[in-house]
Amino acid sequence: MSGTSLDGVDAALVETDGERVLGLGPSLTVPYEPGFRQRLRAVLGGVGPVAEVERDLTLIHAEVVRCLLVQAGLAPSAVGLIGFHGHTILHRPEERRTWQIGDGALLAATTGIDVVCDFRANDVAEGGQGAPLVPVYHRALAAGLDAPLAVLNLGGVGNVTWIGRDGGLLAFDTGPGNALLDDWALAHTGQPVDLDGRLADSGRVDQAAVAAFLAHPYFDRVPPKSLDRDDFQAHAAALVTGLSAADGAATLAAFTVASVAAASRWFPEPVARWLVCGGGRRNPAIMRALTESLAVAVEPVDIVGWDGDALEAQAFAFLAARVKAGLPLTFPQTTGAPRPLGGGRVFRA
Ligand SMILES: Nc1ncnc2c1ncn2[C@@H]1O[C@H](COP(=O)(O)OP(=O)(O)OP(=O)(O)O)[C@@H](O)[C@H]1O
Ligand SMILES: CC(=O)N[C@H]1[C@@H]2OC[C@@H](O2)[C@@H](O)[C@@H]1O[C@H](C)C(=O)O
Repeated sequence: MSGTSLDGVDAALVETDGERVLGLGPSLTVPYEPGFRQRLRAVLGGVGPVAEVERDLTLIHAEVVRCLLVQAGLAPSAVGLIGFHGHTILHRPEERRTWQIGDGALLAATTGIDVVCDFRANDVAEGGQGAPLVPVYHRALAAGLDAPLAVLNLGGVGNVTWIGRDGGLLAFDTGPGNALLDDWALAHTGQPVDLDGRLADSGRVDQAAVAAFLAHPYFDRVPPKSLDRDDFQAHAAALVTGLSAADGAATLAAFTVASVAAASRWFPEPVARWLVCGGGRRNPAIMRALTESLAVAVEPVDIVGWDGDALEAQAFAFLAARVKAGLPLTFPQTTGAPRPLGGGRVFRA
């Protein structure tokens, strides 16, 4: 999995039939070199040397697979499938377009393992949002936990899965996750992340900007709904331009938190607990503000034994197994699909 924050590749080993999680193996995150991150950022929107970047991205994934197998002490022949999300460079479901770069044939040939890719295309072609896809995996992991429950992912973009008592789902993107804050940190400190939320913690939230941020029509749209990495960039930039580095970071973190709080109004039933995965759970400025704002327990998923860094990578292994088993990936309540839909393309090694 290469997520919208452009931080690197996450890989994980999972034993699954696509319905149950039978075992979890090791996982690994390999950060992109700054130079490759720049090249990847430059093709967002589907412009520039996409084919070259796609090839290199695929070869980087192949190397990460190799390292994961070494770590696990497994030969390629011991692995049934690779679920290869690729990297989203464009996502406009209202135009029935979504584009994840990643060459499934090349990854299969390089690793010697069958590959499933293109998880979002069929859903979008059928009028769904094409995202989020992870909710079915959240539900599989949450079997046995008290519900209703919300699982929040704070990656580049934020997304939530509401899981009801009977396993019913509602899922959608909440708003920005860390991407705006990362871009702000890079521009103002030269570092790609506001590490441990230190910059945000040292600033003051511009409450008027937060109120103006929430006036964006996305928050009134009935879910399911999804976002591209930079859908809020112009709206947010107009509200924080001119603020100091610290106040801008504090205010952008507050945008993330306010978006999550705004999401809960769509839940069919209130939840008593939020479990948070993704890199944003490491930002204390965000986690503290979420607890204050949601007024219920907000905890990292690690507290229930899940791996909050590997979860998305695990999800694409689970989804690949679903493709192989002919099970649906998306549902009316997760992407707005017209009916439960399959998807994915398989490349044999
Ligand atoms: N110690 C930390 N302090 C602050 N922020 C952190 C820390 N560690 C990670 N992050 C944030 O988490 C981000 C990475 O999160 P993650 O790996 O979940 O994103 P992703 O998988 O790329 O995104 P998506 O879920 O949108 O696909 C970083 O870009 C950074 O903003
Ligand atoms: C189009 C796309 O790549 N969307 C990502 C992005 O990053 C977070 C959020 O927006 C989520 O909807 C999705 O990723 C996760 C893995 C998902 O599909 O569940």
